[in-house]
Amino acid sequence: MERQLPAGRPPRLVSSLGLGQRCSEVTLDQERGLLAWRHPRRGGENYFVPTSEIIAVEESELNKKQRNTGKWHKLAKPHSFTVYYVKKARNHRWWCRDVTFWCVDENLCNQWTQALKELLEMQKCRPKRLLVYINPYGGKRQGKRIYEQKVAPLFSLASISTDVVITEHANHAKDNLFEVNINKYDGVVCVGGDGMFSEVMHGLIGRMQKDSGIDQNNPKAPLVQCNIRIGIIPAGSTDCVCYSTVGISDPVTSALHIIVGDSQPLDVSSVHHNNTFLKYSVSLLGYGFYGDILKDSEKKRWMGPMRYDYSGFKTFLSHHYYEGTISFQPAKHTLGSPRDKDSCRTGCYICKESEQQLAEQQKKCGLKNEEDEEEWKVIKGKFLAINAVNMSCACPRSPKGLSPAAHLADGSADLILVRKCSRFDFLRHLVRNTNQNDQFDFSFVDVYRVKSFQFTSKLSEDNGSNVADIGKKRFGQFCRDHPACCCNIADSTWNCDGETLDSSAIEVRVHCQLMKLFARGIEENCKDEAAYSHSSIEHLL
Ligand SMILES: Nc1ncnc2c1ncn2[C@@H]1O[C@H](COP(=O)(O)OP(=O)(O)OP(=O)(O)O)[C@@H](O)[C@H]1O
Ligand SMILES: CCCCCCCCCCCCC/C=C/[C@@H](O)[C@H](CO)NC(=O)CCCCC
Ligand SMILES: [Ca+2]
Repeated sequence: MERQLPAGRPPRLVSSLGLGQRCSEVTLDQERGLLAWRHPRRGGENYFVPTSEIIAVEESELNKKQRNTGKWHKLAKPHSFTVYYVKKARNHRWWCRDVTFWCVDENLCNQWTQALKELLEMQKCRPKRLLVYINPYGGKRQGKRIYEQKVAPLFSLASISTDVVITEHANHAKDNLFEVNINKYDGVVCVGGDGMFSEVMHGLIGRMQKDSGIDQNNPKAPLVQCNIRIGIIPAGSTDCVCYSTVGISDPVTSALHIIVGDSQPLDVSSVHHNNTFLKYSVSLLGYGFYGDILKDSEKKRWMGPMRYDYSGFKTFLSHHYYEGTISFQPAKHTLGSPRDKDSCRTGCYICKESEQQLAEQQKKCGLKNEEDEEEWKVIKGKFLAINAVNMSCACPRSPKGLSPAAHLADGSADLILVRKCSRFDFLRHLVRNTNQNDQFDFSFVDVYRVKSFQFTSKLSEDNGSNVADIGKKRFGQFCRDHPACCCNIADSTWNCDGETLDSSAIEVRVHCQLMKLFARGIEENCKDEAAYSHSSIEHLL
């Protein structure tokens, strides 16, 4: 990208600067925004750092060891500056690294620091002021320590000022977001798991609708996009949203994505029952297997992240299936399909296409909703699991996710129907969620890409409208006449991003790119990055 440089600024700075005890040719391509140097040792390794991935630049002092051993110690007092930058390691992990350059000429040193600082000032997407919510009880209860030890020092290095709230109860962050002066901030950060992220998302989206006079209870209401970005510092039990949008759940990596001002739009599903708003979902809406795991695991919160393994095993053994009707509208607008071999990656063209379509639709209709006459498909059956995912739902337990080809921002969800089958077959499907094999390649598994869906359990159909109460009363009553048949006269529970819903009959609509995260999606693997670096250096040198 060509940059607009201040008048009189040369497009490129090239100097021979001290690095350790030797000299290195250091280049700053100010037009392209690239800092490059060759390490005088380490086999003359070349370093290329885009200025968009520089965290900070500081005038510095050489440490004692450097001062006493350098050949220049006989010379005049050296001047030095330190560049803190993003170092990309394996598995999408980012580190903060630093390099200190020195020279004897004070003016040259100032010229370098000033040029680098000006380039940083030009990064307009970087946040300057953040509102941080920490859940001290999420995951292994390490949220506060993780923030103080790993994240706060990086924010301070990057000159980001913060207001920090340590939550005292569930919904503290959500309620607070309805009251604060949100315009003061360039973003909101949550330290915790998917539940904590969900709270912050509900606070921000809810606040946005309230301020715009939109009634969230109307399932057809066109929702107003939320432009204030959310950053997730993972400190929960599953951390699925962080893992699926960054490629790793690591607090330092996420802090660095926030600092460099990344932006990743995200689809959000709204969930309603009888014209009443229930919740928003970004990762998993799961009925049957994942609903039952959640319901059981909530009683075992004291076990921490292990609760999911315990309840997962128990739920698998119980092997309950549920009867119901699912109707959905296929997502015809998207270019992809759930059986694609390619996954959503940084700069994904399928998500970009959806973004363009959204912009055109907003230009045409403004805030009005387009009449949606598209066909509905109806499927009745007996299901072990109904999973609707807005993103892959990759997490450490399932590194490629429940739907590996799902997109973060294409305006659709993948609806996965696992029909009644034997325990052994279900286990084969579950195991494939954790390895490289295709989890959809079974006769009892169907997957559809949808833009909206509705579900009613057989129980709620049989009992008319007052389903929730009946379902609640009868939960846990299983077929006593046939103990081995696993049929279930009660409803399951919907797992909505790790929280239970009170109603089994729901109506769901995907809102394309309703919100944004401080992330950039999962980057292609390092081999491609190396190729990119080498081609850019060819241009530079
Ligand atoms: N101070 C608090 N005390 C009790 N509960 C809280 C507090 N702050 C937040 N919560 C609630 O705790 C719930 C779970 O938190 P969180 O998502 O951080 O951890 P987790 O459930 O272990 O992880 P995951 O959601 O990734 O499985 C959230 O739904 C949030 O509403
Ligand atoms: C015999 C045991 C079989 C084990 C099956 C392994 C397959 C693992 C797939 C994991 C998919 C996670 C999807 C993400 C859901 C999150 O929105 C939610 C909130 O954090 N987490 C859970 O509901 C927690 C869900 C945890 C499930 C184990
Ligand atoms: Ca999607």
